[in-house]
This record gives sequence, structure tokens and C-alpha cells, in this order.
Amino acid sequence: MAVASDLSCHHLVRRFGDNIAVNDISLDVPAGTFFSILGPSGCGKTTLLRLLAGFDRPDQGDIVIRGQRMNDVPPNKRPVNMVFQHLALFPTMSVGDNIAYGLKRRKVPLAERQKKIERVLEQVGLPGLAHRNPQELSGGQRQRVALARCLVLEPTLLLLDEPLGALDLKLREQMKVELKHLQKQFGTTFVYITHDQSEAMVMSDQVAVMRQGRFDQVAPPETLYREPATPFVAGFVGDNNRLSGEVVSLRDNLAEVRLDHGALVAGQVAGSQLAVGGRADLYIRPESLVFTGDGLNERFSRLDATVRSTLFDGANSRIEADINGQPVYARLPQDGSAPGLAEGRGLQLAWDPQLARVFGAEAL
Ligand SMILES: Nc1ncnc2c1ncn2[C@@H]1O[C@H](COP(=O)(O)OP(=O)(O)OP(=O)(O)O)[C@@H](O)[C@H]1O
Repeated sequence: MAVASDLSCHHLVRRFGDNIAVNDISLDVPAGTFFSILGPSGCGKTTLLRLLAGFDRPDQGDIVIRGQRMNDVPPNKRPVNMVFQHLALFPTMSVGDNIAYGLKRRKVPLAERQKKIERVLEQVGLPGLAHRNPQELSGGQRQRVALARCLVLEPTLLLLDEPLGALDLKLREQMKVELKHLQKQFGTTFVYITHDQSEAMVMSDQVAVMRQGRFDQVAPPETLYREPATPFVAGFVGDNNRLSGEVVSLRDNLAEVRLDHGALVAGQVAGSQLAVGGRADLYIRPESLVFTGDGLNERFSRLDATVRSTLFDGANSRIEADINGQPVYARLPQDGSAPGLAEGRGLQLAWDPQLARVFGAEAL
């Protein structure tokens, strides 16, 4: 049986003069899932979210929420709520009154209102704080009140516009995990926009990577990471090294590439635009690079490099190596097994070609 969709868009287009901010986007978000739209500044995320919320109208295409076409439905009549980066809590109202606001407008009776407010505050981890003023809360607590204020209205869809953007790094890390748990706990469908790939990856069931008004790829986070469909996704999602060269051979789904500085390396064919003699970019992640030692499989590709510096960052520690003037990053093994990596030392970096992806070179 097909999974019910809470939100479907069909061929949405929104133009501003010559600029096509949303360019023929179709999407489908199953009920109760966390869907993120990830992309760089200016790619059209906010425009798309505003179309979903009803603050703006598409030039073409349809928006369907739980089977109902929404194009002509005003924002306040859509089963949708929105959480903004700069949350607009009413500063002079208590937390409880802030949450009550939408319920009052819906004429929910007082006793029921109070019950709902208590319950939702418990669910977001702020039990008993209804009487507090928003100014007496931390940034993270205020963000949770903003969520509670939306979730108490039980919308079909919750739209979130970079809600963690204004929080400091540590709090953002913590709220990422909390948001994911809250979404599961409430079962509300979340559509979340962000330019922060880590936020999208940690929280989402599905991520759409957006570029210049279009989706490059829509997939679960792990698929985006392991099998990026385009060079843009390979470069935008997670850290990646890009090595450019010319395709020498194509066979068994492997591309051999002669890098510009002469080394012959290999990776999986990952695009339809590869041809022998054509330009190509090979992407290899820092954690897929190994420091060569004995017993390395002969299939592995190898590159001679020089250590530029060691970048110590706990579990994310890396070395920056130099390959003919180009920086390449490699994850340092966690078990301390890396050789002494003094600056200027020569070393060989190697990888399993199955872990590298080769795309035909294109203008990014
Ligand atoms: N009201 C408008 N009038 C004209 N152009 C607009 C309007 N709103 C957005 N645009 C343009 O549409 C494109 C997409 O903008 P949008 O705000 O949707 O991007 P975004 O991905 O949300 O960026 P950011 O992450 O910086 O908020 C941009 O080129 C922007 O200049």
C-alpha cells in the first residue's frame, strides 16, 4: 500500500522577473516524517517555504496537503504552522499565554486550554514553566516554547525556517537532537529548511539538496553521503576532496583518471557524462583515505603527498597534506596508529576505488 503523503508539490515554479527562484520542483513528504531542504544561500529555500505556507503564490504548479489542493487557500486556513529563526514570542505575555494564543483564537475552552498547555510544556521538557516570562528563559528554552506554541495546535505540517540559526554552537548541537526526538514524539510532519548540512543530516528522514531553484537529489542522509548523485551534492554534503584529471579508461563501473599532476587513480563511475579522454573530478572523503603501510590491497589508488599540518580536533582530527600544491585532507586514525606526521614529512595516501566517486567535470 502506498504511504500517505502529508505534502505533495507538483511542478512548482516561482519567478521574480528573470530570476526563477523555484524552478519546476516536485516533492512528496510521507506523513509523520522529517523532510529537510538543504542548500546554499539564495538557492530558493525560503521562497519554496513561503509558497508552502501560503505567504506567496506559485506561478505554476500545485501544492497539495493531505489530499487537498492549497493554491487558493489563505495561510491562516492551511493546516500548517511555521517556526522562524527569529521567533516572535510575545515578550510581555507569560509562556502559558504565548502558547494559549492560538488556542484562544480557535475558541478552545479555558479548562481544555490549560490541560493542553501543561501537556505540551511537559512534552518539550519545560514542565511547570507556564507562568514564566520569555525573558526569564534561555535561548534554547525560548526556542522550545516557540515549538510548543505551534505543536499545541496539532498542525498537519510544521514548517521550520532555520530555527536554530540564532543559537550558539553548543546549544544548536543539543537542539538538533531534541528536535529530532520531538518530531518523532509528536508524529507531526516537519519540513525544515537550512543551509547547514549537519543539521539536515542529523535530523532528517529525507533531505532534498537544492541548488539554483532545483533539487539535485532527494534521499535519506546516508544515501546522500555515500552515493551523491551530482558533483554539487558530493561537495556540499560532508567534507570531500576533489581531484581533477582526465579519464583514461572506463570498465566494470570503475573510472581510471590521470590526475593533472600525473598520478593514475581510480574511483566508481558516478555520472552519465564520463567519456575516455574527457575531464573528470574524483571525490574522496577524508575518512576514506588511509596512510599506506604493509598489506594494502593492490587495487588501492595511491598518491604521494607531503604533510602540511596536523589539525587536531578530537574525533575529527585530520591532516592537511599537499599534493602538488593542492591541499588534501585525511582523517587521523582514532587509535593513534598514524605514523609521526611532522610538517614536511612525505607520506603516501591510499584509498579503495569503491569509496571514491568520479563525475564528468561540469561548471558547479
Ligand atoms: N520578493 C522577491 N523579489 C525578487 N527576488 C526575490 C524575492 N524573494 C527572493 N528573491 C530571489 O530569489 C532567489 C531565492 O531567494 P531565497 O530567499 O528563496 O533563497 P534562500 O535559499 O532562502 O536564501 P537564504 O538562505 O540566504 O535565505 C534569490 O536570488 C533572491 O534574490
